[in-house]
Amino acid sequence: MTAFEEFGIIPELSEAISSLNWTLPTAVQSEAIPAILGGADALIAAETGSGKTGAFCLPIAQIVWERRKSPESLTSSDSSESQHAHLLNREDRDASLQIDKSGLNCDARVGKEWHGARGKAGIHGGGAYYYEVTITRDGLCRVGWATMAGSLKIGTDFESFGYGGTGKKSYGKKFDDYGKSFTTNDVLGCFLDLDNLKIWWSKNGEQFPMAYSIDRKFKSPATCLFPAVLCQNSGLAVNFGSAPFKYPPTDGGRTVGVAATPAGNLKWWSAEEKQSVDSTTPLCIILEPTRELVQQTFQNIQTFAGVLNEPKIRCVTLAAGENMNQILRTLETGCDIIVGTPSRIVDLIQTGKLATKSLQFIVIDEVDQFLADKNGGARQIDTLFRALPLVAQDGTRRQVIACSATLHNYEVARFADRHMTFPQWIDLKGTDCVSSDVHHVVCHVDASEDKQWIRAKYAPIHLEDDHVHDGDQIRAGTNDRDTISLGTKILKGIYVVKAIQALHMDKAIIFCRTKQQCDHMEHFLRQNNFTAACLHGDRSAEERQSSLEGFKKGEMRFLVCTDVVARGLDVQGVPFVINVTLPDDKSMYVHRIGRVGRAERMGLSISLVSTNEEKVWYHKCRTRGVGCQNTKDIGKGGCTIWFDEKKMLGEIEEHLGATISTVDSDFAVPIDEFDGKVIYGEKRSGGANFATHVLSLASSASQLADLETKMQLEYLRNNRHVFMAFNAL
Ligand SMILES: Nc1ncnc2c1ncn2[C@@H]1O[C@H](COP(=O)(O)OP(=O)(O)OP(=O)(O)O)[C@@H](O)[C@H]1O
Repeated sequence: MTAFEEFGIIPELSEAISSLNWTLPTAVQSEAIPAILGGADALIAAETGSGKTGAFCLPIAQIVWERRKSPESLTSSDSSESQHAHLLNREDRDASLQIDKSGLNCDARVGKEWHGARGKAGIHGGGAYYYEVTITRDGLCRVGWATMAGSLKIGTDFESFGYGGTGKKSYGKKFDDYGKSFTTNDVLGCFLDLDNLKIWWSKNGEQFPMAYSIDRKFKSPATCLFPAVLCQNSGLAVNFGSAPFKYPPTDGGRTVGVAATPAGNLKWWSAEEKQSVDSTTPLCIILEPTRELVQQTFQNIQTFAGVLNEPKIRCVTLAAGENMNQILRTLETGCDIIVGTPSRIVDLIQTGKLATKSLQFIVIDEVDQFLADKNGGARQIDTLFRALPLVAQDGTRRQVIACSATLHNYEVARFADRHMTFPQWIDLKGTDCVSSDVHHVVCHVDASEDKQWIRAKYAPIHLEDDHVHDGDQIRAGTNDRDTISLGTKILKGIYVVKAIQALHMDKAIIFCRTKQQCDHMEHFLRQNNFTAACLHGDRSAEERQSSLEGFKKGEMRFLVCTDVVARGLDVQGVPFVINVTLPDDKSMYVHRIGRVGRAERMGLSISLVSTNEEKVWYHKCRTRGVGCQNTKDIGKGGCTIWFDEKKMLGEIEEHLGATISTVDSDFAVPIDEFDGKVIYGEKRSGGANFATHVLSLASSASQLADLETKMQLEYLRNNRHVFMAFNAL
């Protein structure tokens, strides 16, 4: 058994796991995999590089395969097919309620505690429905209906309705006398009439009057009712119509219900709905913020899904820049998992080209980024959730999984409230934090002190500035604000090259503030005879892909980019990150520096922080900077601000609850201050370190052994008379 199997992963996936050289699940995987397999909505917060992608890709590949494999989700005209949805849902129950293999018998042995479960199939639209419950073991119990948002303790909120053994009906925590009490072997009938909006019950065939007149909202798929049972030290057997009912419901001689089967049983789905159940529409959508992450996650899920056969799992990517005709052809032939960006997915759903009726999972990776984007991202997520069913065609509840290294904010909590059902927090460290495999330092850049930039400005090779000072009077040698701001930009270029040389960087990701600065930095690095590629939103899809591949293969030493790749990007063994400027958003700092220190390899991030304010672009114009030359301050209708980087550093430190170490411009990083000898880009502590460790502890260990011997001898000496007396007996 592999370590992953202990967490519920099927042996069929072992081959794929070994191909990645994963021997043990990471901490977040150990928690998230069983939760997702168990059917929970999950909020996964764990540090960068901790394996969150695998934490959702592995269980999703498995569940999608299992569901496609099981007859439940296959298209069939056989009416018995729908019966599979008519079981109690093991994934939607209190932990101590046992549900047997048939999915129709349940039992709770714990006294004084209620344990409930919902059925797998929710009912919406119209028609009248009936199911039966036989009491198999006496104790306390309640039977009835509940929405997905309702409590499993039915009758204790406004989303569920119950009828209990003591002869009481319950709704909204109000318990009123109703019908008769019941006990072992009694058979209860549970009625729901969506045409006339009423609920009532029967005992051993005797129907009681209407118990509740219900709201119209229960007709809607989003708020529909599921059969629900609740036990306290009791046992129940449910019959959702797969066996003949003991007391087939009649209404003046007619079978109650819109779709009675020849056997007199009731079906759950209307004919129209049943026809549209199929195996060609996706079961899972995974949302990623960028094309690069779409590709990366797609490869991850393909690695797992690719080893599963009969049926084969079909995965598709949906992001801007892809061939639409080809995508549409693939969607027509059928797919199981879609990995894409929200804009493309929303577009296809709204134009009716992507059907969502079978959807059972939504994963939102980097969810906080979408929610923070008030213009596009948050709106798209809302639109998407409005378009997606709460309950899939086969009655399975939609499962929502959201993750990020920076999940702790109000928007995420609000999102969870609105779109998730009792989400389980998989939160290993509590707040946004930096992996212990990432060392991060700051180098202060003071252009009023370090005047090297003046010579550089007039030399043929220097970092081209962003032209915000083109209209300003620059007087080299003075310390006026505009001059020092310009000097900072040039000096930072000098420091980047110094850092590369001092730390012998053969590979690094370099973050700049704007696309224009990235272009300038790429050019500057090339002028210094370094290989460099650039990745930002203005580069074409092909160019971005080739830059990333070139960097991954080691053909390019440096990848210069904007925050477009600050999140999620996983390139193995990158040792260094350089922040030419700090990001505007403090959580982005965590993501940027998290591009190193991944998969147990050590990494170092260096941030160049100006001690003086720097004038920078801040485009609020309609073109978002394209062709913009308005260098006036934003307060005067322009597109620039004065960026106080020292203040930003303070905010980041406060956010992380730590002071970030400082290095001088010689970039002599105080490695000993961290944890001794590390090689950035390599795994922490190799054999050599263990050897040193053993040697340094050897003398203490030997002293301890001597003390132990002395103590034992002393004990024997002191207790000699006791031992002698004992031997004499
Ligand atoms: N169980 C494991 N054993 C060894 N390596 C693993 C394991 N799980 C994941 N990894 C590796 O760790 C690296 C980081 O994983 P992943 O990209 O999922 O991190 P993440 O938590 O999503 O990070 P981020 O927050 O930056 O997106 C990847 O290279 C991945 O292959």
